[in-house]
Amino acid sequence: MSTLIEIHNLNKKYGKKQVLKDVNLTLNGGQIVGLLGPNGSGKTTLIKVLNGLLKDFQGQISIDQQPIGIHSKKIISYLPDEPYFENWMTTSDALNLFVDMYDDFDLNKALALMERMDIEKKIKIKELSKGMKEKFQLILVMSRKAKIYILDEPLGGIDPVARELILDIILNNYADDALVLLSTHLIADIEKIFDEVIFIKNGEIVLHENSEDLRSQRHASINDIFKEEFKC
Ligand SMILES: Nc1ncnc2c1ncn2[C@@H]1O[C@H](COP(=O)(O)OP(=O)(O)OP(=O)(O)O)[C@@H](O)[C@H]1O
Repeated sequence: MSTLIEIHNLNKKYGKKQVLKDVNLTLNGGQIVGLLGPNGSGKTTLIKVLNGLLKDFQGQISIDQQPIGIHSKKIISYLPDEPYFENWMTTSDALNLFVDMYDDFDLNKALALMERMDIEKKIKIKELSKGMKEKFQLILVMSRKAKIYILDEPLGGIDPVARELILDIILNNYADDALVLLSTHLIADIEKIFDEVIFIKNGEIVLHENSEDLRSQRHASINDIFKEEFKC
């Protein structure tokens, strides 16, 4: 599978505070990668850098063999950690916005997923609960036929029963050669879908492994390995 994200010696500071330290990573298509780390470890910062939202970093990054820019914005479907809808918008306004913004957006797929998730077509987004908003936003993001999906905490406010459905949506809506990079704290719920995992600690990558290999080497679940690695 082709390399879709390549990062060399990435460093990022906020003021004097170093939040990403010498990050080196190569991520290939055709897999789901879990980006795991405690609060404040740098997951969202890394995700924002990859999405071109933070530009003041040191190091080299190529996305699909090109620097971050117009091409990377076109091929990355991004779920931010906070919903970004305007208050006045209805679900159908948001669908129209995605139709206008993204050539690769599949409206019929989004409508089918909304029906499956019981989200109305013309409801004001501000009238949706937090979890429903998150589901709706994930539906929009996964209804694009992107090369890379970057999902920042996709399960945050979602109830345990709906989590299975969300995992199913993620698993069944990316092309075979696409890359899904996903940050989460709910490791036990989601680890079964990871092909690879990355542990990030104080801005440094301390582990990047195939999940199956890691489980069999350590005879433990990713959740238990994570707890051991990060225990206080
Ligand atoms: N805008 C900002 N200005 C200054 N410092 C920031 C800013 N955003 C994040 N930080 C700091 O950068 C570090 C990494 O934060 P980041 O949000 O990337 O962590 P995270 O791993 O995503 O955390 P969480 O799991 O809590 O979402 C933290 O110490 C945080 O306080």
